[in-house]
Amino acid sequence: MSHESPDPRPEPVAPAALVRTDGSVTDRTWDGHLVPEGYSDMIDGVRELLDRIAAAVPGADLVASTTKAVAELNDRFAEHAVAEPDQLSGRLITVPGRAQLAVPAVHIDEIGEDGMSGHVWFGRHFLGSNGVVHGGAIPMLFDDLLGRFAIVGGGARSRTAFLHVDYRSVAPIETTLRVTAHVERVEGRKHFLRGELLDGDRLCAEASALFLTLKDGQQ
Ligand SMILES: CCCCCCCCCCCCCC(=O)SCCNC(=O)CCNC(=O)[C@H](O)C(C)(C)COP(=O)(O)OP(=O)(O)OC[C@H]1O[C@@H](n2cnc3c(N)ncnc32)[C@H](O)[C@@H]1OP(=O)(O)O
Repeated sequence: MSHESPDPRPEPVAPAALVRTDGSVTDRTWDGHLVPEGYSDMIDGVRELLDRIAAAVPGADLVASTTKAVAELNDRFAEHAVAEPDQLSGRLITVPGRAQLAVPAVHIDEIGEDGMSGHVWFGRHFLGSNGVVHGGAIPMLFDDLLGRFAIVGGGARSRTAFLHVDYRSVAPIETTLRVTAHVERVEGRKHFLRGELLDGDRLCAEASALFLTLKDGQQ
């Protein structure tokens, strides 16, 4: 019996923020490191692999060949390890999810001084159970999105002091969900932000967070 299921994975889209205002496309991290051609496609491919692995029951042949291929890739990547300030993962502000594989890939649709909106699609990698996004993946989404916005808005490094998430209704996987973030208020170093995750008009989760701009020399 064949189990042909439609592949709901959306086509990759170039994020709006990838294009600078002068129309050129950035290929560097925010602090100037050159990004190799195709890096973002590689990250997309690895994200898809995580979803495929989560969704599959592979045969012994595929398990063996994957184990071998992954071991070879681990060795090759180990040869290219760099210190944290030089790494690319997590530092590509223009790439959905910053090329940080733990973070779901948010595509920014609109961004302004006080808020942003975008969309996100959680694959099988982020499954909790019963077709619903893992409860831990949602704070990860908000921490990254709000934290990034605290930095974009404030222009300086900041850290999460608190992140409160209310789960209002289930967030389905393999569905395009809307996500918003906005600055509620700023009091000195303190940035109060709020975010929402929606399935259509249905509120799935909302977050309120405090980020503190770091003082000079603060880790
Ligand atoms: C272009 C570049 C773009 C880059 C984009 C990158 C995107 C990356 C996105 C990734 C993002 C990921 C981000 C991450 O995941 S960051 C990782 C997770 N967060 C942490 O590890 C933070 C750990 N905590 C700390 O380091 C310190 O406690 C901090 C730095 C937060 C504050 O210690 P600090 O010594 O600095 O401050 P203070 O204690 O004097 O307090 C100062 C004020 O704040 C108020 N306060 C403090 N805590 C709380 C609280 N819990 N609730 C309510 N209020 C609180 C406090 O009452 C006081 O108020 P006031 O008396 O002044 O009124």
